[in-house]
Amino acid sequence: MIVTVTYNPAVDQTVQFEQQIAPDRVMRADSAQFDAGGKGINAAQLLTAMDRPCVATGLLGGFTGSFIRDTLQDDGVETAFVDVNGTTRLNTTAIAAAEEYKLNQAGSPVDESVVDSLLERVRAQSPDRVLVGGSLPPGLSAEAIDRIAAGGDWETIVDTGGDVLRELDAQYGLCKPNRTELGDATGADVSTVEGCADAAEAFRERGFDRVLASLGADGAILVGDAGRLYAEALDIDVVDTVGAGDALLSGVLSAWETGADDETALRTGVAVSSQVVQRAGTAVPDLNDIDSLRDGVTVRRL
Ligand SMILES: Nc1ncnc2c1ncn2[C@@H]1O[C@H](COP(=O)(O)OP(=O)(O)O)[C@@H](O)[C@H]1O
Ligand SMILES: O=P(O)(O)OC[C@H]1O[C@](O)(COP(=O)(O)O)[C@@H](O)[C@@H]1O
Repeated sequence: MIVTVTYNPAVDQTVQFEQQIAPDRVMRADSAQFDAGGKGINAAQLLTAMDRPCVATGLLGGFTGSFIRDTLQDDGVETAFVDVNGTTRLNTTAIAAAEEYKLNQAGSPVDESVVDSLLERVRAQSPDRVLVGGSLPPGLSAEAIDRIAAGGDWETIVDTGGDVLRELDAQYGLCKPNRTELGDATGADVSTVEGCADAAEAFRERGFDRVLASLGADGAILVGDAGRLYAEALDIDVVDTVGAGDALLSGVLSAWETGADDETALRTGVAVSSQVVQRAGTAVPDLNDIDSLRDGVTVRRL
C-alpha cells in the first residue's frame, strides 16, 4: 500500500474569467470552486478512486485544514494527518481567456519536530511505497524529505522542485519533475523530448532509480533500467493543468501497485492526467474507463 506525505497542503481555489485579467479594475469571475489540494493529497484522492490501498498524511491546520479533512472524508480517503497551529494555505488558479495563472502561497511556518511526528504516522502504516509530494513550508529543508526516505524499508517517490529537488541526498525509487523543474535541477537543454530524456537519464545518478518527467502537451517520459520510454499526450480539450502532474504520477503508481511494467504504468499515467486536465481544478474525475483510455496512449522507446 501507498502512504502519501504532503508537508504543505493547500485548498485549491479555481476561478474562471471569460475576459483577460487586467490591472486597476474589478474582475468578476464566471465560476469558482474549492478543492482539497497539495501533491500527495491529490495523489491519495486519485489512488483511492482507482481502488488502490492508500493513506494520506501530512500537516493540516486552521479552517482550510478542516476543509481538506472533510473533503477527504467525503471522498473515502483514509487519512493520518498531524495537526499544526498555522493555517493551511490557499492556492489560486485563475483561468482567463485561455491563459492560466497559478498563484501559490508559501504556507505557514512549521517546527522541524513535525518530521518526527510524520515519520511515526508513516511507520504505523507499514507501507511498500511512500510518496512525498509538493513544496515545503517555511521551517523545513530537503532533510525533511530525506528523513522520510531513509526512515523505513519502503520505496520513496518524490515530487518536488526548485532548490529542494537539487538538495535531496537519500536514495529514491522515483522523482517526477515537470519540464521546468527538470531543466532547473540539471541545467540541461530541455527544449526537445530527446534533451529531456538525456537530462532525466543524467539526473538518475543523483539518487533516483527512475525519473518520470512530465512534459505538458508533449506527454511524458519514464527513464529507468528498462530504458527510455516516451508517451505522447492525448489530443484533448484542456480546461486547466492544475493537478496534471499529480494525476500522471498517480496513474503510474496505481499501475505499479498491480505489478504492471513501466510501459503500462506510463500509459496509465497519461490516461489519468488526460482526464484531470479536462476538468477545472483538482476535483477527482471519472476514472471508470481508464483502461480503455490507456489503450489509446502510444509509447515508444527513445
Ligand atoms: N495541454 C495538454 N494536452 C494534453 N495533455 C496534457 C496537457 N497538459 C498536460 N497534459 C497531461 O498531463 C501530464 C502532466 O502535465 P504537466 O503540465 O507536465 O505536469 P505538472 O502539473 O507537474 O506541471 C502530461 O504528461 C500530459 O499527459
Ligand atoms: O506544493 P506546491 O509546489 O506549491 O504545489 C501545490 C499545488 O500543486 C498541486 O498539487 C497541483 O500540482 P500539479 O499541477 O503539479 O499536479 C495543487 O493541488 C497545489 O495547489
